[in-house]
Amino acid sequence: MASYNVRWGIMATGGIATTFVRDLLTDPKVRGASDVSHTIVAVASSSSASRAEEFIVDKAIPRPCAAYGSYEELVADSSVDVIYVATPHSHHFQNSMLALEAGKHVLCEKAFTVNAAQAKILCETAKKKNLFLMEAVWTRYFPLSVQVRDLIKQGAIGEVLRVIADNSTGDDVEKIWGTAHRMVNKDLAGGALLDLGIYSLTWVFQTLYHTLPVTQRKPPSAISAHITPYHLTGADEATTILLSFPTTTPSNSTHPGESQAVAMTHLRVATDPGEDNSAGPAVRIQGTKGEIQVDGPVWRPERYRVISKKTGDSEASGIKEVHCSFPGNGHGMYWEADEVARCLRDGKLESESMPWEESIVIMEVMDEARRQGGLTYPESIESTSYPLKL
Ligand SMILES: NC(=O)C1=CN([C@@H]2O[C@H](COP(=O)(O)OP(=O)(O)OC[C@H]3O[C@@H](n4cnc5c(N)ncnc54)[C@H](OP(=O)(O)O)[C@@H]3O)[C@@H](O)[C@H]2O)C=CC1
Ligand SMILES: O=C1OC[C@@H](O)[C@H](O)[C@H]1O
Repeated sequence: MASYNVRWGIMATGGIATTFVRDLLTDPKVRGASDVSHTIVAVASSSSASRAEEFIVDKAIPRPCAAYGSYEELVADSSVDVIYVATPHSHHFQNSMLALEAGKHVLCEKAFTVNAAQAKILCETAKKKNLFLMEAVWTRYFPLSVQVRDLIKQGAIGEVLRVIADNSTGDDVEKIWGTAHRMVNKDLAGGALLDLGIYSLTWVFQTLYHTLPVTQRKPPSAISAHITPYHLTGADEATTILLSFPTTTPSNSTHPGESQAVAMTHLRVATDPGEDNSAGPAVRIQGTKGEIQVDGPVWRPERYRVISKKTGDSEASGIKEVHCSFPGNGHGMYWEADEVARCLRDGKLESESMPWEESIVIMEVMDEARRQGGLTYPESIESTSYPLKL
């Protein structure tokens, strides 16, 4: 049977666009996907058409592939099915709206938008226009993430009562990021939370929230956050969020009916200051019957352990370690691209693994963390007006 082919338009030519395109160009068969395939039909750069052309040549994208010097031209191309939005956070709302209004499906990089209000408008627009829309939280589509979620759903570690997730890089911040880079630049909605903390929240949500049936998922009942601003720009260099989730504990249970989580991110200290997880796991998912530990980095983990609780004096606790590979030497972004293809093939507007509602709840958590920590961005990039020239 012929595979379902998706025709991609790439919006922006920066770092992640490069990584995504490499994965799109990897033969799907190496990862055992014979039902879908990908073609890159157009690339746009907001700088110039020659920059887009240079990107096509440099990444060896097969011809024909159009090179555009504006995002407007890209979304007007009738040969494009879906736009991959690979611009800074500040621009996600305007760029995704541009694509949706032009009738294109959208895969938009994380963090979805600057705030939840913008995310809601994107989802409403996609629904109204009958278009697919997804936040590109690629980690959710790794076989490792799917396995961990399945283990939790099967009850392998009992009821999950606490999750601790850290995504911290330990950078020499002034030297590496300065003031202009998108990591710390408030004009580009920079900062640790939106760029890196989103992964800590991803692990909290995909283990404590997403593993429940849709009708039983409840947003956190309490959020407490602390933010440390970067002295040169005011963007956050460190954010820690404590969350409480109501659980669906059966009435005969002795448990409190609440699960707790800690989501952390820091630019100056590292999850793993040494090598090979010398500091221990980046994610601990703690249940009544044991624990799952995921080694970092949390955005691209390769290894996890399932540790069953020691029940008696004579019994040893069981530890099972699992390694997950990236076929074809890929980065791992192809799994989310395959998901987009399958959703388009099946006429779905959203992905079950990263539903709109969950993206919005996570944005609401980040809004609340920023409110408590006093972190605001310039009015224009927090705005829900469209179109707006940024
Ligand atoms: N999933 C993942 O693993 C990763 C995701 N990301 C996410 O991808 C997005 C982009 O990050 P990354 O690729 O590292 O960023 P880069 O700075 O490398 O690239 C961003 C690109 O966006 C375009 N752009 C449009 N307007 C602006 C503007 N005002 N300022 C700067 N760039 C602009 C530019 O492309 P052009 O000139 O061609 O239009 C630029 O090259 C972010 O949302 C980030 O969080 C980033 C890294 C990893
Ligand atoms: O999404 C990301 O994952 C990898 C990090 O290096 C990067 O800063 C971030 O944007």
